[in-house]
Amino acid sequence: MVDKVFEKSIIKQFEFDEEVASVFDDMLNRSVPFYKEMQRLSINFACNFLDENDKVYDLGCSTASTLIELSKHCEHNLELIGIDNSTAMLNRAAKKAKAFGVDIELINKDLHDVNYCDAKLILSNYTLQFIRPLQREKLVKKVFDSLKDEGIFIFSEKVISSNSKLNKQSIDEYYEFKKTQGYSEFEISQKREALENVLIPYTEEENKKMILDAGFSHCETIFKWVNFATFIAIK
Ligand SMILES: C[S@@+](CC[C@H](N)C(=O)[O-])C[C@H]1O[C@@H](n2cnc3c(N)ncnc32)[C@H](O)[C@@H]1O
Ligand SMILES: O=C(O)C(=O)C[C@]1(C(=O)O)C=C[C@@H](O)C=C1
Repeated sequence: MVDKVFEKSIIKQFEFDEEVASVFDDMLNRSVPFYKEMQRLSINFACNFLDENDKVYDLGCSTASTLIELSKHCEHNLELIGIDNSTAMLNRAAKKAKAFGVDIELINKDLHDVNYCDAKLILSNYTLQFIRPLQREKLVKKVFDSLKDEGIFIFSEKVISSNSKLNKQSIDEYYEFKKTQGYSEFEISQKREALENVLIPYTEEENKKMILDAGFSHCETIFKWVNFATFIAIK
């Protein structure tokens, strides 16, 4: 289904509710520049580190697109676990996983309330940005503690520039991208308002500092388009 969620005036802040979940794959593909390229790159990097029966978590898995793609492209059998606190998203994730014949354990919980263990890879694309800053560092530390030695954390985030002039230009560039995806200026402004103080982006440097402060030995950017970045961190 086509994303028309913000064609009407907003009556609440952005939520991953039934209306959003019903159009989410379209929303993501049209709202995150090079989403498919990012997903494929993340999977290619992940597959280089994975072995038979490794455990993989996706934090904020939404409709499980990434775990399904990982399963299709990785030569090894993997233990796949998707976590999300949106029932609407997980309902669709369960249907998609069944349709693709992919065995995924789906956990409907807040990311803070799950005990992750013995993971070789943890994914989290465009999710940390929705976690309150004070909780975010705590969650990343939990990710670090949950990974096996030399485990991998691959995550993607919307990012801001520390230079206000460049940040303004990045935002303008992003909204021009959205227009190329068929969103009207009204939809763009309504979504911006809905996301105010719900999606809280860090700079690229702040993300990397958060990762290194959690104990990771290495973190680098493997993909970036203006104000969206994908990072890989090694325990
Ligand atoms: C932008 S979507 C992630 C997209 C997904 N990773 C992908 O690449 O298709 C953010 C997801 O994180 C989930 N989420 C946000 N905060 C959460 C929390 N505290 N606990 C669990 N899930 C959360 C939302 O329900 C939503 O499905
Ligand atoms: O920042 C925006 O305007 C977006 O639409 C980005 C974003 C995201 O990065 O998660 C916001 C909400 C949806 O999950 C899809 C895309």
